[in-house]
Amino acid sequence: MRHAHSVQAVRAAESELMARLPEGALMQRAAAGLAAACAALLAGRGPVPAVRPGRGPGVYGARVVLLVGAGGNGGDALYAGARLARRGAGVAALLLAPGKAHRGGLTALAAAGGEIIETAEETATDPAYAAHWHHVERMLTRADLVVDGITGLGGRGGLRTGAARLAHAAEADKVPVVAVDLPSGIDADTGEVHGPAVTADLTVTFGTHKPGLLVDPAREHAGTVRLIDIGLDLPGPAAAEALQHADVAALLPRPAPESDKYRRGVVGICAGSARYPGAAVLCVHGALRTGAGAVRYAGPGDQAVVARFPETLVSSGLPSEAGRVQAWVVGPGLGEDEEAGRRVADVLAQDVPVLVDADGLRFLDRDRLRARTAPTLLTPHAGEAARLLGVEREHVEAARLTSVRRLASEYGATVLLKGSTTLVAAPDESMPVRVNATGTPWLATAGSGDVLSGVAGSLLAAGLSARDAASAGAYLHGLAARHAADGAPVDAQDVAGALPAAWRDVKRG
Ligand SMILES: NC(=O)C1=CN([C@@H]2O[C@H](COP(=O)(O)OP(=O)(O)OC[C@H]3O[C@@H](n4cnc5c(N)ncnc54)[C@H](O)[C@@H]3O)[C@@H](O)[C@H]2O)[C@@H](O)CC1
Ligand SMILES: Nc1ncnc2c1ncn2[C@@H]1O[C@H](COP(=O)(O)OP(=O)(O)O)[C@@H](O)[C@H]1O
Ligand SMILES: [K+]
Repeated sequence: MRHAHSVQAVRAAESELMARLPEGALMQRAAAGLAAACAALLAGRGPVPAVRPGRGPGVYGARVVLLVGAGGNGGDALYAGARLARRGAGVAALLLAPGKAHRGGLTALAAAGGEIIETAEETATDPAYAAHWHHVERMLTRADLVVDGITGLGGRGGLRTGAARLAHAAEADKVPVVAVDLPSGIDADTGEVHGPAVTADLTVTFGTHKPGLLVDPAREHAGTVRLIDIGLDLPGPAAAEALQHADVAALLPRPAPESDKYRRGVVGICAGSARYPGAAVLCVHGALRTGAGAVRYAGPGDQAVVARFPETLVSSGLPSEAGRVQAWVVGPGLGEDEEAGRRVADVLAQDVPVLVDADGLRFLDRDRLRARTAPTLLTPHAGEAARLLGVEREHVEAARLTSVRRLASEYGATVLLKGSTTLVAAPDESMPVRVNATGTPWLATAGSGDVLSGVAGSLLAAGLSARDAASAGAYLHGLAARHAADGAPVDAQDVAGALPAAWRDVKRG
């Protein structure tokens, strides 16, 4: 499991540890890890090539530029820069807040032979400094590596004009950028980005991940993330967490020798309509490939479903008349008419776990949902989430973590928010939000969400909690898309077809 903690939790753990260590020891640990990651990148062992024509791999002779802000983040960059300078790199530090730059770090860099260049933020728009800014921009475009130490945990809002200009100079020329702790300009706690922000190739983060390193849009700024252990003890619950193979393998059901189809879990599916019969087929496909003992289908797509999947138990009446199930999925392709609404209400009236997706989300009554005793799982994409919250879609996309938490709390349900990073929030706010990292943009294809609801519904029927079914389901679904795509486009049926490969992959570890 990867854990991400809030700024407040990291700060508390830092002060607790600092009280027991000699002054500056923690920053030295951070700087040592940062310098080692920079050295590996310069040696050609990083996520991006950092060897320019005419220079061999390694630290010796490399040109490194540090962007240094007002706080401890700049301190880390300066101490790491000193370490690189001692190994023969040409290191220059651009101080954006010269009066506030970390004193000890400056002394260390100067002693190691590094160059210190005052480049005060407030001179960025002063014509008297135009030549200076031009000069430092050129330095950046010629560097082998740029280290972003502008802001870390104390950063507020986006980059200011001068910092944004420097970051842009490096990025425009494809100079590798290593962010210290987090890319400056992102919001560490929410993954939101309010203004210009550094886009790094590698982020070296200390002690724990931060939610912003896992959640879009900030995540896109972080590049590859490397976690450095600096000895922090973070006792409280994480703000966010990401499952990995071993976690999912432990959650996936495995039939016991005595299992029969009922014990493995029967999932009911109420999806599809005369207009969208395909949604029914895709949802059933997802459920069958995720280990349900049996699938009962109830709805107008019964003939299409049984033609494709003869093992399905089909009926065309109301879901409550279809027979016993351990969980229901309702909504994909159901349509918007009265009949669809009647089916959703019929499913939600049953005292078993229910997953509501797509069109089903049109018919939710908050109070009735909150009154349900069996778990409810809602699986909206950003547009559907926006409608449920009464905000614009762009707002949900910009504030995914806040939005999914708000939905879970307002509807008293577990919520899986789909998209570039899939998030799962439980109504209990003390539970970390789960972030799924297995997806691929190839999943953004019609019908792949229908497959996901079948997958998660099947896991609900097998007895997983709504939170586990949603997060393990999203994990398998994303991984299946990767297996199916392998660099090329996929359709939703390919994703369903690759579920067994994803399952085996997870179980192999
Ligand atoms: N406290 C410690 O012992 C450790 C701290 N570490 C580093 O220290 C960082 C935290 O240090 P700080 O608390 O000093 O925080 P920052 O380094 O983020 O600096 C905060 C300061 O930057 C300025 N600032 C805020 N937003 C800005 C913006 N948008 N543009 C320009 N300037 C802005 C403000 O003056 C603020 O006081 C961590 O992220 C980590 O890199 C590590 O060395 C590990 C140990
Ligand atoms: N950019 C993206 N990167 C990764 N996954 C994505 C991206 N966009 C969409 N997805 C995933 O693709 C699936 C699409 O589901 P959905 O929007 O319900 O589509 P549909 O209704 O056509 O089935 C979801 O699992 C979602 O998380
Ligand atoms: K930074």
